[in-house]
Amino acid sequence: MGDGPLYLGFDLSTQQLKAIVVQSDLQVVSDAKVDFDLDFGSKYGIKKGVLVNDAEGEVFAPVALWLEALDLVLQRLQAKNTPLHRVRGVSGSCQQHGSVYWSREAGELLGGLRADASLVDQLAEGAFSHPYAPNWQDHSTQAECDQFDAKLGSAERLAAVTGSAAHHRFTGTQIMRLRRKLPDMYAATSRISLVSSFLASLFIGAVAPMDISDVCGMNLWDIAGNKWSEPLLELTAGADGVPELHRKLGEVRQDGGGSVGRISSYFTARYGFSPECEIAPFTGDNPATILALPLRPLDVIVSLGTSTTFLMITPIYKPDPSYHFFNHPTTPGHYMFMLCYKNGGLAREKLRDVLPKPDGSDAWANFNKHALATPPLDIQSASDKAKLGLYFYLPEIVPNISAGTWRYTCNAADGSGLEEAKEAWPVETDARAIVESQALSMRLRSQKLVHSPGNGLPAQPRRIYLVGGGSLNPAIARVIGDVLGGVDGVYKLDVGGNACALGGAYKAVWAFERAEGETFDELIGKRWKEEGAIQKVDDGYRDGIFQQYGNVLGAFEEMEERILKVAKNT
Ligand SMILES: Nc1ncnc2c1ncn2[C@@H]1O[C@H](COP(=O)(O)OP(=O)(O)O)[C@@H](O)[C@H]1O
Ligand SMILES: O=C(CO)[C@@H](O)[C@H](O)COP(=O)(O)O
Repeated sequence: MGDGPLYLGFDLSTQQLKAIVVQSDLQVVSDAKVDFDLDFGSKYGIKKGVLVNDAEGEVFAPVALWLEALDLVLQRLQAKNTPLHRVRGVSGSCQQHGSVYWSREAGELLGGLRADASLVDQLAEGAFSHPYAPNWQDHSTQAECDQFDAKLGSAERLAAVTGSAAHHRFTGTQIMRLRRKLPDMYAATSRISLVSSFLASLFIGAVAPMDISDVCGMNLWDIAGNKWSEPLLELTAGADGVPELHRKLGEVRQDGGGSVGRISSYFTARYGFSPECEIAPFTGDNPATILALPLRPLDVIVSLGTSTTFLMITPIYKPDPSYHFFNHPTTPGHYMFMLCYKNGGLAREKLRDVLPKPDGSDAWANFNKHALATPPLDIQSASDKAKLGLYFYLPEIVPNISAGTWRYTCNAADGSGLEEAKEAWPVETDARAIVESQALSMRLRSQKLVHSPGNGLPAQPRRIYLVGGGSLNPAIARVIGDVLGGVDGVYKLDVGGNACALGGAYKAVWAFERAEGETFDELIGKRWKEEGAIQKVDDGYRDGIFQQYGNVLGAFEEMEERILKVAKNT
């Protein structure tokens, strides 16, 4: 190993805290992770990283758990002899929308951290006005969402201003509800951080500003106006509460690069970081994912983590209530388009676990066997109807449908004759149908953003990159390629499960090594080598099969609309 500067990227997601260290040439030199359930499950009583209060639809994570996880992941990096003294810059990515509530003592406690005691021992008791951070899976805020959608006139208008219609998990609705439910806690809060600015705060020993991309996950930031939306702050905090809420949120950092501060002496003394090491703004896990490789327009990332997300970049701001627009995390004037599904990895796992357990060590073997053995839409012969399903074990985001499972059939040629299936089909068929259903939803909602890649081909993505835990699964890759196409193929990142941490590390490289005016894409584009970074896992577009799915896209939309009428989240 040489002696050049290193860059450390974090990913504080739902179920894990991951860390990855890269060199200036982007080569990975070390990584480590903490798995919340495995490492701290019994201590905090969490499952899949979170606690739930079903009666109110609340989902939340203990902030103390994250403090412990940060010390542990750094110990694990040390145990691997990672030369932390060479780390010049740190950045990272964190689950979006979650909020952390700092007490009035927070500034002093953060600034005075001693190296002879842990973060949890020094901060958990006194630094927070609320011990929990609402999680993105929370669905307790329908009443607040209705008011957000109404405030500017319509959901369309709210999406035009903030990039998204009102969503349960978006931080504005969460703050509004907590202010009503826990007024004393709200009054005792000096600052509110997103999970990304919370983690950056620990590193600089002071409350860090929010990031220009992650702030778009709040329903409070006026994207075109580049400022907090006064009417939405007023809705959240009441007419008299706007200045107070403004103070709690702080100013938003405009530059995705550069430094928000030097590393706190806690980390230099305890882990051997250099006192010269600087912290770049941390961002959301989805914005960081688009930084894990040089992404071009028409390229798509499908992130198969706990949530499933579909990401594209575009210079054109075209918001709509059914999806999200965020500021690009590094490039002003560019945007990230996102679809987010709650019923991603955990829903697929539920279905997998209904199937008989496979003999070998691959828990997904049976699921994959059936997903691949079932033909598209389970059309075995010309007279067969196409099978479509929705598998929502949790209330879904898009469409806003409550938990439930629905199975429909329609004519394969044109989607006509849509009706509820007369009887449930075998669970083996569900293995393919759930992945098809997730991919059909992405195809339906992204069709306006793609165009023909040329040669008379139908509109579709150019490349599809798979990241997140599920990117390891070849059957899922195949079905995604069948439904979404991808004329240049489907690829997985070699560090598939670590993509957002890697995006965080690349962000730190750019933040501290950029020349005057050099964009992220210019810098990373020069250093990134495709070989060793990605692997082609499927051909993507298949003439005929792609059209088969196109034939039923209208029926899929109609199925969602019918179900929405009877099972809308309330
Ligand atoms: N071989 C596999 N096939 C399908 N899904 C997988 C596979 N391995 C892991 N997963 C899924 O990946 C999910 C975790 O993804 P990851 O990106 O690590 O999570 P996080 O959302 O915490 O960032 C798990 O819920 C699991 O269902
Ligand atoms: O809510 C969203 C995006 O809007 C989620 O994508 C979260 O950002 C959590 O992601 P993972 O834990 O699945 O990585």
